[in-house]
Amino acid sequence: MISIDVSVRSAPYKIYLGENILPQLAQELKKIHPSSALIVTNTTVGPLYGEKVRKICNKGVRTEYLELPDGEAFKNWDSVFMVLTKLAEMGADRKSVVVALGGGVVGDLAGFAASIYMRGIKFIQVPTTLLAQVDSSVGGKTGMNMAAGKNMIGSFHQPSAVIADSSVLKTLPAREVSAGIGEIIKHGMLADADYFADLEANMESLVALDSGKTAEIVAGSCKIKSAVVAEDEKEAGRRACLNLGHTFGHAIEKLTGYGTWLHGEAVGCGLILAANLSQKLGNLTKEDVERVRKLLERANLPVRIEGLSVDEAIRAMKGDKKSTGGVIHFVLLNKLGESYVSEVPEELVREVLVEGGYVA
Ligand SMILES: NC(=O)c1ccc[n+]([C@@H]2O[C@H](COP(=O)([O-])OP(=O)(O)OC[C@H]3O[C@@H](n4cnc5c(N)ncnc54)[C@H](O)[C@@H]3O)[C@@H](O)[C@H]2O)c1
Ligand SMILES: O=C(O)C(=O)C[C@@H](O)[C@H](O)[C@H](O)COP(=O)(O)O
Ligand SMILES: [Zn+2]
Repeated sequence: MISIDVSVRSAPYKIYLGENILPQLAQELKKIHPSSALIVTNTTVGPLYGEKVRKICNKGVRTEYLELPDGEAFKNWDSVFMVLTKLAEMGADRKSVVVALGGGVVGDLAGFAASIYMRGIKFIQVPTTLLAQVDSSVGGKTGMNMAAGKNMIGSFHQPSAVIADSSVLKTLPAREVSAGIGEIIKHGMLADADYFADLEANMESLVALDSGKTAEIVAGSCKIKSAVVAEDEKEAGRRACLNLGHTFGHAIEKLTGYGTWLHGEAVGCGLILAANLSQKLGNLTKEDVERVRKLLERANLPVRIEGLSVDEAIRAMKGDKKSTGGVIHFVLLNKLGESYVSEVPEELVREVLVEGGYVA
């Protein structure tokens, strides 16, 4: 097992990575010494790993269990309220802890509920998708969707620990593995050209989840994200770069209906659009854009979306959290491994969308 420090000022914590490390949860609970625990999972992950995690928790603390409906379409207030209701019914108090067992949807929902129950109780992330292990479980962004847009309601609430057991990835469908790779490629593009090149050298091993290389890559992504979050916990500046590809991606998720495109797929498509935009601005070379496209394709991620309306996409992107006064801000690249945030003339955005398959 290895550990990575997330040195946020509010409350530093560790990410634990390794195979068969779920028992580490017992150690983390011992440190917190909670009055009770609630495991929040969903109807897919619960039957696979719920009992195992419950046994680990139950040894040290009275533990209750809740399964939410599965899917991005359920990342909403009803699910958050189910968690809050369960906490109240089990008599959870300020010393109780929430254990989020699942992918990014469960992590975001359970973390958000923990952040508002009695004005905030502790939570531990036990991420079970590749995407959650490299991205969503780290950094303390929690929340839920609205019809108006992705993650429109939420909070910053750091977990007390992240326990990412690679053995649970064995049951993950291939499409979900690819979605996770979308965020991994994002990390290379925004912060680390060497990491990007390492992905180019090892993409097939990653797609197959070959153990040694995958562990190295997961740790690499966690380090990149942790460093950015430690520098800017609440997205006052630098952290916005972790949103590379998301201005486009969140619009795709919203316009196609939550869950139709997986988050990581929409981000992958957003990465190529962001790369094209960066090329139009004279920063990225054509060759670099091709490197991004090839890497996404090797990860079995879609690089085009046909038929969405340019006007609707622009409208959706104006509702992005990085927009101010109706002006959209994009994360762009100076070069591979170096990102910045800027407004962009709308005409250029429209051009990129049309070239990417949108309808004018
Ligand atoms: N908070 C953040 O910083 C952050 C970062 C990235 C993404 N997100 C959010 O995360 C969500 C996407 O997360 P995701 O890709 O993990 O999707 P997800 O949580 O929907 O999980 C994907 C699917 O895999 C299933 N699953 C999970 N673990 C499994 C396992 N081990 N074996 C078999 N099936 C398993 C789930 O039940 C689900 O059907 C989006 O809502 C996105 O907005 C948040
Ligand atoms: O941690 C961050 O910061 C990110 O932007 C990571 C993203 O991968 C993630 O999808 C995040 O939830 C997007 O945040 P949002 O503020 O754009 O909703
Ligand atoms: Zn994301």
